[in-house]
Amino acid sequence: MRIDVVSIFPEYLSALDLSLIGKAREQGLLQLTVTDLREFTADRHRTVDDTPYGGGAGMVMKPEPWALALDAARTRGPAGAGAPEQRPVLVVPSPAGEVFTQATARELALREHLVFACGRYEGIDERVVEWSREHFEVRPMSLGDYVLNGGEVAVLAMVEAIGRLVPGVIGNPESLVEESHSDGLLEYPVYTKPALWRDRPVPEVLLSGHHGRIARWRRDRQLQRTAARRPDLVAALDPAGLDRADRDV
Ligand SMILES: Nc1nc2cc(Br)ccc2s1
Repeated sequence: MRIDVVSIFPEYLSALDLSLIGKAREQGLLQLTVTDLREFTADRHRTVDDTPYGGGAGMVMKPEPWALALDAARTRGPAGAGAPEQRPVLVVPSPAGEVFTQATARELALREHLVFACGRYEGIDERVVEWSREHFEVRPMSLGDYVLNGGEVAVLAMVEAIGRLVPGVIGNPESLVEESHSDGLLEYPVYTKPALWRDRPVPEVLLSGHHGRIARWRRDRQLQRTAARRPDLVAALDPAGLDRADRDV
């Protein structure tokens, strides 16, 4: 998978040099490039913003630097190399976007080329989104109903959520199976040594070695936790995925 990120604060994305994603880049599992939008300006002040038409507070990001930066990113990727398979996906972090979920991460982890456009100020001139549709699948994307100062933090979260699903990035793919949202439920609580810690014991069943009982206990905890913290996820569950014991929780 190829990932391109465009930002006026490229150093914000240096966290992607570390840990799992950094290692995947070294191994060639992910090709990731971060580009400074200001490289695509033409004036001596390297201007990327201007006042909004129609008035209002703040500044809007100018369209031309973005068009040049996105064209450069597109032609850097597999599609740009003449491979007609897939159009690259342009992810535009925005409070006005679709909500990014684990299902979105799974979907985007299957794509060949992702380009992330980190907006700042009051956002990017809307004509960039319209212009981009010719060569990209454009996906305005939100992490939730709150406003950040820019798209960089959202991109860090999305690249990690997507990158870890790319085959080979996580050492043990088994660990992807029972994590939160992998089956529509929140994950069960986990424990490790010591068995007794500050007068708090580990639940007895986890020490029993009885795998059937342990699996049932974990599933019950998932259902209870999800019902308590995320009733919206319970409402969205497919009843066909619940067995009789699930319904008794
Ligand atoms: N939740 C989010 N807030 C913002 C703000 C800006 Br400015 C750019 C992108 C995003 S995504």
